[in-house]
Amino acid sequence: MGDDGSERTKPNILVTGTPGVGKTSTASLIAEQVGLKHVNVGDLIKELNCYDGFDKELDTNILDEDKLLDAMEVIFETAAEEGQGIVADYHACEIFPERWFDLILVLRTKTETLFDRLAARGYNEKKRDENMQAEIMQVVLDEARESYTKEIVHEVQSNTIEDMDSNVDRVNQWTKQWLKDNADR
Ligand SMILES: Nc1ncnc2c1ncn2[C@@H]1O[C@H](COP(=O)(O)OP(=O)(O)OP(=O)(O)O)[C@@H](O)[C@H]1O
Repeated sequence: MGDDGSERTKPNILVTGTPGVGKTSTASLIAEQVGLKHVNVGDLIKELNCYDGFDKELDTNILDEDKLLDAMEVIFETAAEEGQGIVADYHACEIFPERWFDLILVLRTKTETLFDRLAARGYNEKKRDENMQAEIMQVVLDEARESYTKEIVHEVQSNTIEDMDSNVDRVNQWTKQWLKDNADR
Protein backbone atom coordinates (compact mmCIF):
# COMPACT_ATOMS: atom_id res chain seq x y z
CA MET A 1 0.00 0.00 0.00
CA GLY A 2 1.58 3.27 -1.14
CA ASP A 3 1.55 6.28 1.15
CA ASP A 4 -0.61 8.22 -1.26
CA GLY A 5 -3.30 5.58 -1.26
CA SER A 6 -2.62 4.82 -4.93
CA GLU A 7 -3.05 1.10 -4.36
CA ARG A 8 -6.48 1.24 -2.81
CA THR A 9 -8.88 -1.30 -4.29
CA LYS A 10 -11.98 0.56 -3.06
CA PRO A 11 -12.45 4.34 -3.00
CA ASN A 12 -12.72 6.56 0.06
CA ILE A 13 -15.35 9.30 0.09
CA LEU A 14 -15.85 12.32 2.35
CA VAL A 15 -19.35 13.74 2.77
CA THR A 16 -19.03 17.28 4.09
CA GLY A 17 -21.05 20.47 4.58
CA THR A 18 -22.55 22.77 7.20
CA PRO A 19 -24.21 21.11 10.24
CA GLY A 20 -27.72 19.98 9.33
CA VAL A 21 -27.28 19.56 5.56
CA GLY A 22 -27.69 15.79 5.83
CA LYS A 23 -24.15 14.40 5.94
CA THR A 24 -24.78 11.56 8.39
CA SER A 25 -28.09 10.51 6.77
CA THR A 26 -26.52 10.56 3.29
CA ALA A 27 -23.29 8.84 4.35
CA SER A 28 -25.12 6.00 6.07
CA LEU A 29 -27.21 5.40 2.93
CA ILE A 30 -24.06 5.47 0.81
CA ALA A 31 -22.42 2.96 3.16
CA GLU A 32 -25.43 0.65 2.89
CA GLN A 33 -26.04 0.93 -0.86
CA VAL A 34 -22.48 1.23 -2.14
CA GLY A 35 -20.94 -1.17 0.36
CA LEU A 36 -18.49 1.13 2.14
CA LYS A 37 -17.58 1.41 5.82
CA HIS A 38 -19.21 4.46 7.46
CA VAL A 39 -17.00 6.59 9.69
CA ASN A 40 -19.01 9.29 11.47
CA VAL A 41 -16.14 11.55 12.49
CA GLY A 42 -18.22 13.53 15.02
CA ASP A 43 -19.13 10.29 16.82
CA LEU A 44 -15.52 9.10 16.68
CA ILE A 45 -14.35 12.35 18.34
CA LYS A 46 -16.80 11.76 21.19
CA GLU A 47 -16.03 8.04 21.53
CA LEU A 48 -12.28 8.61 21.70
CA ASN A 49 -12.56 11.82 23.67
CA CYS A 50 -10.46 13.78 21.16
CA TYR A 51 -10.64 17.02 23.11
CA ASP A 52 -8.00 19.46 24.18
CA GLY A 53 -9.86 21.67 26.64
CA PHE A 54 -12.96 23.84 26.37
CA ASP A 55 -13.42 27.18 24.60
CA LYS A 56 -15.63 29.23 26.92
CA GLU A 57 -16.20 32.02 24.42
CA LEU A 58 -17.39 29.70 21.67
CA ASP A 59 -19.05 27.38 24.21
CA THR A 60 -17.54 24.34 22.58
CA ASN A 61 -14.90 21.66 23.14
CA ILE A 62 -11.53 22.21 21.47
CA LEU A 63 -10.68 19.43 19.05
CA ASP A 64 -7.47 17.48 19.60
CA GLU A 65 -6.71 17.17 15.89
CA ASP A 66 -3.56 15.06 16.30
CA LYS A 67 -5.37 12.46 18.39
CA LEU A 68 -8.24 12.30 15.89
CA LEU A 69 -6.00 12.05 12.83
CA ASP A 70 -3.83 9.35 14.43
CA ALA A 71 -6.92 7.27 15.17
CA MET A 72 -8.33 7.84 11.68
CA GLU A 73 -5.02 6.93 10.04
CA VAL A 74 -5.25 3.49 11.65
CA ILE A 75 -8.87 3.10 10.52
CA PHE A 76 -7.99 4.09 6.93
CA GLU A 77 -4.91 1.86 6.79
CA THR A 78 -6.77 -1.13 8.19
CA ALA A 79 -9.67 -0.65 5.76
CA ALA A 80 -7.28 -0.45 2.80
CA GLU A 81 -5.47 -3.59 3.92
CA GLU A 82 -8.80 -5.38 4.17
CA GLY A 83 -9.85 -4.16 0.72
CA GLN A 84 -12.59 -1.97 2.16
CA GLY A 85 -13.50 1.61 1.21
CA ILE A 86 -14.65 4.29 3.63
CA VAL A 87 -17.37 6.91 3.54
CA ALA A 88 -16.60 9.47 6.24
CA ASP A 89 -18.76 12.42 7.24
CA TYR A 90 -17.73 15.62 8.97
CA HIS A 91 -18.56 19.34 8.90
CA ALA A 92 -15.00 20.32 7.95
CA CYS A 93 -12.59 18.92 5.41
CA GLU A 94 -9.29 20.79 5.48
CA ILE A 95 -7.95 18.93 8.53
CA PHE A 96 -7.65 15.61 6.65
CA PRO A 97 -4.69 14.58 4.48
CA GLU A 98 -5.58 15.01 0.82
CA ARG A 99 -4.39 11.48 0.01
CA TRP A 100 -7.18 9.87 2.06
CA PHE A 101 -10.05 10.74 -0.30
CA ASP A 102 -11.01 10.05 -3.90
CA LEU A 103 -14.26 12.02 -3.81
CA ILE A 104 -15.42 14.99 -1.71
CA LEU A 105 -19.19 15.36 -1.72
CA VAL A 106 -20.25 18.81 -0.47
CA LEU A 107 -23.93 18.89 0.48
CA ARG A 108 -25.80 22.21 0.17
CA THR A 109 -29.15 23.19 1.63
CA LYS A 110 -31.43 26.19 1.05
CA THR A 111 -31.46 28.69 3.91
CA GLU A 112 -35.15 28.21 4.86
CA THR A 113 -34.80 24.43 4.86
CA LEU A 114 -31.65 24.53 6.95
CA PHE A 115 -33.32 26.93 9.38
CA ASP A 116 -36.17 24.46 9.92
CA ARG A 117 -33.79 21.54 10.46
CA LEU A 118 -31.61 23.41 12.95
CA ALA A 119 -34.68 24.73 14.79
CA ALA A 120 -36.09 21.19 14.99
CA ARG A 121 -32.83 20.14 16.60
CA GLY A 122 -33.25 22.76 19.30
CA TYR A 123 -30.21 24.85 18.32
CA ASN A 124 -30.34 28.28 19.97
CA GLU A 125 -30.61 31.40 17.83
CA LYS A 126 -26.88 32.18 17.93
CA LYS A 127 -25.83 28.69 16.87
CA ARG A 128 -28.54 28.58 14.21
CA ASP A 129 -27.52 31.96 12.77
CA GLU A 130 -23.82 31.06 12.74
CA ASN A 131 -24.51 27.88 10.82
CA MET A 132 -26.90 29.54 8.39
CA GLN A 133 -24.36 32.29 7.71
CA ALA A 134 -21.71 29.63 7.08
CA GLU A 135 -24.02 27.90 4.59
CA ILE A 136 -24.89 31.16 2.81
CA MET A 137 -21.19 32.07 2.59
CA GLN A 138 -20.42 28.51 1.32
CA VAL A 139 -17.59 28.22 3.85
CA VAL A 140 -17.25 24.43 3.60
CA LEU A 141 -17.44 24.41 -0.22
CA ASP A 142 -14.64 26.99 -0.44
CA GLU A 143 -12.62 25.02 2.11
CA ALA A 144 -13.06 21.85 0.01
CA ARG A 145 -12.03 23.66 -3.19
CA GLU A 146 -8.95 25.05 -1.47
CA SER A 147 -7.92 21.74 0.11
CA TYR A 148 -8.50 19.19 -2.70
CA THR A 149 -8.04 18.92 -6.47
CA LYS A 150 -11.09 20.59 -7.96
CA GLU A 151 -12.03 17.54 -10.09
CA ILE A 152 -12.80 15.48 -7.00
CA VAL A 153 -14.98 18.12 -5.27
CA HIS A 154 -18.66 17.66 -6.13
CA GLU A 155 -21.27 20.13 -4.88
CA VAL A 156 -24.81 18.71 -4.65
CA GLN A 157 -28.18 19.90 -3.30
CA SER A 158 -29.61 18.23 -0.19
CA ASN A 159 -33.04 19.78 0.33
CA THR A 160 -35.38 16.84 -0.13
CA ILE A 161 -35.45 13.07 0.24
CA GLU A 162 -35.40 12.88 -3.59
CA ASP A 163 -32.16 14.89 -3.54
CA MET A 164 -30.70 12.45 -1.02
CA ASP A 165 -31.67 9.43 -3.13
CA SER A 166 -30.23 11.03 -6.24
CA ASN A 167 -26.98 11.87 -4.42
CA VAL A 168 -26.64 8.28 -3.23
CA ASP A 169 -27.33 7.04 -6.80
CA ARG A 170 -24.74 9.42 -8.15
CA VAL A 171 -22.11 8.14 -5.70
CA ASN A 172 -23.07 4.57 -6.63
CA GLN A 173 -22.49 5.31 -10.34
CA TRP A 174 -19.28 7.16 -9.58
CA THR A 175 -18.00 4.21 -7.49
CA LYS A 176 -18.78 1.72 -10.28
CA GLN A 177 -16.77 3.85 -12.69
CA TRP A 178 -13.92 4.21 -10.15
CA LEU A 179 -13.81 0.41 -9.73
CA LYS A 180 -13.67 -0.06 -13.53
CA ASP A 181 -10.93 2.53 -13.91
CA ASN A 182 -8.89 0.91 -11.13
CA ALA A 183 -9.67 -2.73 -11.91
CA ASP A 184 -6.03 -3.72 -12.29
CA ARG A 185 -5.09 -2.81 -8.70
N1 LIG B 1 -31.92 15.75 1.80
C1 LIG B 1 -32.71 15.76 2.90
N2 LIG B 1 -34.05 15.85 2.76
C2 LIG B 1 -34.86 15.89 3.84
N3 LIG B 1 -34.41 15.83 5.13
C3 LIG B 1 -33.09 15.72 5.31
C4 LIG B 1 -32.17 15.70 4.22
N4 LIG B 1 -30.93 15.60 4.72
C5 LIG B 1 -31.05 15.57 6.04
N5 LIG B 1 -32.35 15.65 6.41
C6 LIG B 1 -32.83 15.69 7.80
O1 LIG B 1 -32.16 16.77 8.43
C7 LIG B 1 -31.72 16.42 9.73
C8 LIG B 1 -30.21 16.57 9.82
O2 LIG B 1 -29.58 15.53 9.06
P1 LIG B 1 -28.15 14.93 9.43
O3 LIG B 1 -28.06 14.65 10.89
O4 LIG B 1 -27.91 13.83 8.48
O5 LIG B 1 -27.25 16.21 9.09
P2 LIG B 1 -25.68 16.42 9.32
O6 LIG B 1 -25.24 17.25 8.19
O7 LIG B 1 -25.01 15.09 9.48
O8 LIG B 1 -25.60 17.22 10.67
P3 LIG B 1 -24.33 17.33 11.71
O9 LIG B 1 -23.22 18.01 11.01
O10 LIG B 1 -24.82 18.20 12.81
O11 LIG B 1 -24.02 15.95 12.16
C9 LIG B 1 -32.22 15.01 9.98
O12 LIG B 1 -33.46 15.10 10.66
C10 LIG B 1 -32.43 14.46 8.59
O13 LIG B 1 -33.43 13.48 8.55
